[in-house]
Amino acid sequence: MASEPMSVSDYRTTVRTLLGAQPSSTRELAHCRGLVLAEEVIAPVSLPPFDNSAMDGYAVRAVDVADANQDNPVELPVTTDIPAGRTEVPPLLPGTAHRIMTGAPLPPGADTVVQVELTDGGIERVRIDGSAPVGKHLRRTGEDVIAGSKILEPGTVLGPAQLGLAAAVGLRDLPVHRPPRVLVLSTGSELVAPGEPLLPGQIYESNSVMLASALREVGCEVRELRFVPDDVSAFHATLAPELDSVDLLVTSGGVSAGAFEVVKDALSGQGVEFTKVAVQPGGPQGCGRYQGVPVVTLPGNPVSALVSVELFLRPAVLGSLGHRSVHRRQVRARLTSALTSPGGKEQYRRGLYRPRLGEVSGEVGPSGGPGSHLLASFAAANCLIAIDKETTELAEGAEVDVLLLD
Ligand SMILES: Nc1nc2c(c(=O)[nH]1)N[C@H]1C(S)=C(S)[C@@H](COP(=O)(O)OP(=O)(O)OC[C@H]3O[C@@H](n4cnc5c(N)ncnc54)[C@H](O)[C@@H]3O)O[C@H]1N2
Ligand code: MOO
Repeated sequence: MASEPMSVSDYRTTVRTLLGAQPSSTRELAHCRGLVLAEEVIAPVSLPPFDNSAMDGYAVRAVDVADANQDNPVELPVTTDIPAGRTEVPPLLPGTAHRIMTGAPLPPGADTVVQVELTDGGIERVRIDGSAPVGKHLRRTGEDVIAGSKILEPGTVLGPAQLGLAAAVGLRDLPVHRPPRVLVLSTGSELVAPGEPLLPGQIYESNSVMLASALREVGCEVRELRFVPDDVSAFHATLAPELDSVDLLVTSGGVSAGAFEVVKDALSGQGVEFTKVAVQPGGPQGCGRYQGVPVVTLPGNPVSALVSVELFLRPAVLGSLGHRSVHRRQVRARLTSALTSPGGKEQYRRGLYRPRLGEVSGEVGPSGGPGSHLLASFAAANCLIAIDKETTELAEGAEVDVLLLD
């Protein structure tokens, strides 16, 4: 007798557990964008590393310019220029000024900067038309980061600001979770490469580019092998040389109840369990380890395959890469038209969500029907409408959960 189908949530946990955690390795900053930090980062230097000027102007002592104003300017001799990058800076003597540029080190003895706009811009002597309190236009050592402090937490997704910060404290590389190397293998003797002529009974192969891009979007390094025929020995022969160099094998097709289910036939009893999940689309699933390599076998129907990635693979990959947030943003929305669902299984309808200005929930309508072959209406959708397994009918205006895909 057939066993009870598994719940979406249990199967999601099964796939997540299978993938485990990607090992960490150090990568140059230029190759870290979008990756997740595997360890905390401690700042080797302070930021700023030295007291410096925030303005182009004159470094002075505040007491020397305390009474300066337009009617009563103060004139000081200029001893030297301090451009940004000057490493040896002579001290400032009382009653003198150093011409200083933005980012240049503050000379010892100076305690403030008068911006050039408040002066005549003099080179040998400068006329100062305004006062500046102690600390004006100064950027103090460690104001941003103190050497030895933690600047980035493990689990941080590395974007422009985080990479800039790592470079600013002098780091060349960072410890990150290594992207998984994924082999996407699409099976089916009916499949033909896009661009080639089609014979009756053949269709264009579309799952590999679709699945590979979905997996690349979440940070996988993907290689595709298309057109593996519905033949078990051809399947094994294709796979054998690949297994050493992959962290995850994702197949499409050949997992349901037909007479020629190549993936099921090749991997059953070899560490891969084939399961029914109480969901539509995406019911027939399989996962496990084949010769030590994690395997996730997706159903061949294009919509089923992509919805399966959304529900199971995407969160598992993001989790294995150390992301703290692994789920799509979920919102509540009102249905713009009535919907039915088979009941007994969760249903994920492709939908079009429109936020409503100034309101917490937006509105959503189905994009096409529930069929697992309806790829065009998926391509026109921006969300999945989640319908629980108890619900069979939803009236127009009913509130539903919506997973936003963009
Ligand atoms: N008797 C039953 N038949 C089916 C059941 C069932 O429970 N009992 N489940 C149905 C469901 S639900 C799904 S989903 C599919 C899954 O089938 P398979 O994973 O075995 O996939 P295939 O039969 O190989 O293909 C299904 C469909 O998708 C097309 N396909 C496959 N690969 C690609 C590709 N790379 N690019 C484009 N299109 C592809 C294929 O031509 C078929 O039309 O099984 C149902 N049947
Ligand atoms: O479960 Mo299938 O994925 O409905 O087409």
